[in-house]
Amino acid sequence: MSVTATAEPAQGAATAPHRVGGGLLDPRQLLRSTPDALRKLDPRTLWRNPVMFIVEVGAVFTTVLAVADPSFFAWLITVWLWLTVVFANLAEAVAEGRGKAQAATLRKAKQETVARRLAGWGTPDVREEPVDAGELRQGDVVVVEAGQVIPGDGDVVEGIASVDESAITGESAPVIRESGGDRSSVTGGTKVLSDRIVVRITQKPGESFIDRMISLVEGASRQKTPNEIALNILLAALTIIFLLAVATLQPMAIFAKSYNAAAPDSLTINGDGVTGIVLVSLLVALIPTTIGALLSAIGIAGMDRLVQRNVLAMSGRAVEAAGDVNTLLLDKTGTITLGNRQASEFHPVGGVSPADLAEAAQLSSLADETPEGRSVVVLAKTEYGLRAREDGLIPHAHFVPFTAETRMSGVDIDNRKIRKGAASAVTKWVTDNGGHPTGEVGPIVDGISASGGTPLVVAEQVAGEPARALGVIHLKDVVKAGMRERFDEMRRMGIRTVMITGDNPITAKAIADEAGVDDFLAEARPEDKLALIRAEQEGGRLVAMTGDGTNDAPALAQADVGVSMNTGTSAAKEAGNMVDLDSDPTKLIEIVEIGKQLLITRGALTTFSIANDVAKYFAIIPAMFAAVYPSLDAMNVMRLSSPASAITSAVIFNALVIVALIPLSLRGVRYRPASASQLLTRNLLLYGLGGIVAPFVGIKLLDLLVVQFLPGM
Ligand SMILES: Nc1ncnc2c1ncn2[C@@H]1O[C@H](COP(=O)(O)OP(=O)(O)OP(=O)(O)O)[C@@H](O)[C@H]1O
Ligand SMILES: [K+]
Ligand SMILES: [Mg+2]
Repeated sequence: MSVTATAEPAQGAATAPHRVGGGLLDPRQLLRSTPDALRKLDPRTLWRNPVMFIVEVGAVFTTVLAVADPSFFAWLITVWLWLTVVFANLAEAVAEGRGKAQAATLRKAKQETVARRLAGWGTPDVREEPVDAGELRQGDVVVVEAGQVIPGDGDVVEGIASVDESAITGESAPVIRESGGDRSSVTGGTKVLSDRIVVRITQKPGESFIDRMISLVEGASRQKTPNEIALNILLAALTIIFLLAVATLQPMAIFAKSYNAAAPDSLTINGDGVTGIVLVSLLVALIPTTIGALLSAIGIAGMDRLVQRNVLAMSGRAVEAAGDVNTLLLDKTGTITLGNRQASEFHPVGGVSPADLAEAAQLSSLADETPEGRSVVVLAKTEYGLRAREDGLIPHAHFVPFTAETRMSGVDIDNRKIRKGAASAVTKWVTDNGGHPTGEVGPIVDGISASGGTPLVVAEQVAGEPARALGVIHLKDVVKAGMRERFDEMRRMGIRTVMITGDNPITAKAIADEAGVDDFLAEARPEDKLALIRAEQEGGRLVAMTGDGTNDAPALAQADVGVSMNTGTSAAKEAGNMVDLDSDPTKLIEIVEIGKQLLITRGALTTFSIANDVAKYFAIIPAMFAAVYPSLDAMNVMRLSSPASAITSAVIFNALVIVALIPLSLRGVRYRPASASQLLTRNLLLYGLGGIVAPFVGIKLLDLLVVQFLPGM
């Protein structure tokens, strides 16, 4: 993999609106989480963390020994062994605790509301009936007006409104929700600020978005990822190896004594038999307790960092996958461009008057609830003074809605059919209905496309006559600022960006060039997106994509990382494994960075933990056995005061290093694009070498303190 990063403590992360105090490790936070940490001592919970479970078993064992044969040393070690387990639990509890405040805010949004259900929606006699929000079923249709709380999750089927979503996003600026387009989904518990919308409920009772958010930020639904399980197995294996190594020490000591009767019993301290306690201490010092203690907190903190950026990850696995993504698929409209494709001009052809084209275009758009359709109606009205007619006013009108599959929309009125849509689709419709495409259309379409605009060809057929093109509508769109820089950054991370669009290849190329993506796929239908993702995955690559439309749902489900926009349709939100509450498609870039940061943090702390244990080996063993095996004295570089002090210092250091690393595991090491070898060198230097040096310094200092302040060591 060419993608990498430098590892360094991160700077202050973006603070989320809900967060109380962005402080990294407030001592009060430790105190507040202590009860949870103590609850986690329950072996039924702790066994899931094999390394810490062994430490707990060891602590129980030394407690029994200390009770049976009390000594200051025995109790000192016992207390610090218990503290080791508590500190590990504390790391996890603090990580979990950070979501609690947000969960409390969300619960407040979950107030009971009365819904205004519309019985018989879609029929001439619609009746409004009040029901409890809790009684709403999937498919129910409700009306919500300014000042009212939306009673459940759903899609807007009629109208447009500004909505206050601060309850879930923490963002106070109102957002627009409208029917038809890709901004149609609304969340129960948010509030309509202006106008009136009709919403079709999509949520199952008791499974609201807010409910899912609560369990997510509380970590209630967190499952270990396959990577975490694998690492846990590795740590457990290391633990067993050390367990066996330590168990053989005692026979060795006896063996040595039988040869050298003068040797003092190394495992006796101040005349007390403390063999058991020494062996447990040694074991705990040598097994990978640091990473064992912090592993879970690192995972939770990764999810939490996403929440802080208003991204809800439905699985930890998705967060990890984000760190390894190779290909990024981005929609054109609304992701790379501002997405407000507005009709800006009518270009008539074949002697049709501009007003006639505008009239036909407007007629075909009266029931077109997409933003594009509405903008056509508006343009016809402002430029040609055409009245926007209610569809009820046109008798016998049969509207053909837009679909991504047909790439057309239109209307049939009596003996007249009007269609508008992608040039290729409408041209085909014209030929299929006996017409001949005119040579005038092509250059106009290409001209609009080359400028990055979307051309919509308008055509009509009057019964008995061949179909003919009337002209072209120019839909304008603008590439968002700063896109090129972001894609350059992705390239440095080794990620290929591919833009996907339903638009024609010329428009696609114009926008792709302007935005600076690596590749593009034009005239893509939903199944083409899916096929593209499958092809990438078959090549062994991990694919991330953002999407908002219902037609994106299959692709979102297939992608390794599928980020759906909170504004998008409910189907899209169901299909993906992440939801971006800010509906900012470029957020994917941050998501990838957070994923990488998670993987790097875990790698760095695993390196540190194992290096640490190796160093402890050299610190303790010579001190303990110097008397039995005088030859070991050459290795006794640390010159610790006494075996008792060496062991005590090692156990205390081992426990304190966990607390010291809680802040780093919560905020993660900083991610910065860099080459693979740079990253490896840096990480080995910082966390490998650091991990070796730290125990020598730490244990030596503790040894001096122990001898100074604790009597008889
Ligand atoms: N309301 C509409 N009526 C008729 N044709 C439309 C309408 N909206 C879009 N089209 C045509 O259908 C094509 C596909 O649009 P669609 O919205 O499916 O694209 P997409 O897959 O969402 O990709 P993107 O929107 O990112 O370009 C457009 O390029 C346009 O030519
Ligand atoms: K250890
Ligand atoms: Mg679209």
